[in-house]
Amino acid sequence: MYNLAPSKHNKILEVIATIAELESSLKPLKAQGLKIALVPTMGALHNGHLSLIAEAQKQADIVVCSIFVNPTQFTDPKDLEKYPRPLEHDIKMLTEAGCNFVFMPSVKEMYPNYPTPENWKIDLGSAEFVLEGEFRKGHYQGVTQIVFKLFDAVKPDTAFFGQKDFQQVLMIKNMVEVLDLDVQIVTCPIIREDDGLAMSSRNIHLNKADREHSLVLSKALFFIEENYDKYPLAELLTQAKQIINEIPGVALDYLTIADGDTLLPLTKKRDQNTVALVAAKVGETRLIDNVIIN
Ligand SMILES: Nc1ncnc2c1ncn2[C@@H]1O[C@H](COP(=O)(O)OP(=O)(O)OP(=O)(O)O)[C@@H](O)[C@H]1O
Ligand SMILES: CC(C)(CO)[C@@H](O)C(=O)[O-]
Ligand code: BAL
Repeated sequence: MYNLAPSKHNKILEVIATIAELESSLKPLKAQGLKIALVPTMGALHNGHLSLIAEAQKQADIVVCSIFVNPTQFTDPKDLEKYPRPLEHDIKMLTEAGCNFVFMPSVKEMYPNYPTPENWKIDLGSAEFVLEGEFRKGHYQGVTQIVFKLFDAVKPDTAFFGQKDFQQVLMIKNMVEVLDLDVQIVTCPIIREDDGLAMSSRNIHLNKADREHSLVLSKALFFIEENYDKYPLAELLTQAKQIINEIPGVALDYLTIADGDTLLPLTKKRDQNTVALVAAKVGETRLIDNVIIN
């Protein structure tokens, strides 16, 4: 049934809801020596997600996409409640993309005792507590908890994540190292709308005015990128923050030029491992974005 050309073989997506079913479907494929890729998502799929699927298809034989809105990583109950869940649309997109499996478990499947919290606390390093970790306390424990469970269920050779969630990739790589997991983490570039806005499932919440205002995030990041050699660090940040603060309805959480590993603000310019990251509320919707400077 399967051959070694992933995007060419079975076009019919298999929808799986339980870990047991997933394990029994993947077992014979693994026994044939086929390489398994996992693309974890929370659904409401867009071209950013599809770019991860496409890269996974290039690098592996079988692609499993998971769709699970993970409650333990949400720090705002309203955000969880209104998170988009267009399941039919997602299944259509994955079918058209030639994805092999979609794993869509229930909350009970992933957390049998939910809402009683499970024991999960790992050392993700000090970068856990800055930026997103500061504004969404406990977020990365929730992210790593579910990603660990997904790794355990799928046992993929490789797993694909987007650079849009820069800090998330760092945290997942730290988890892989700390727990000595046998999975390769691949980071894929940010896919943007034509006008620069980073694609994101939450963009769906933006009304017309918010959508226009949201452009200021990528605009500020591109300003930093383009003028990195021109101005001192403090001046770059002041000007980029001004670009954002001029726009009504945009409330900045942070804008920083940071070390790509510690995520601490640079005190001096250098020519490697530098990333500019931003988070802001646009209307009622919180968005993040980043640009790797060098
Ligand atoms: N624009 C994008 N380009 C590349 N990868 C992306 C993009 N948007 C999301 N991803 C990646 O897709 C994976 C699943 O993300 P997720 O389902 O949370 O979507 P999302 O668009 O980031 O949604 P949101 O941030 O609103 O929760 C993550 O690894 C994420 O980094
Ligand atoms: C990695 C992830 C699927 C874990 O829930 C989520 O944080 C996301 O979609 O980026
Ligand atoms: N894309 C990151 C998942 C989250 O914001 O919870």
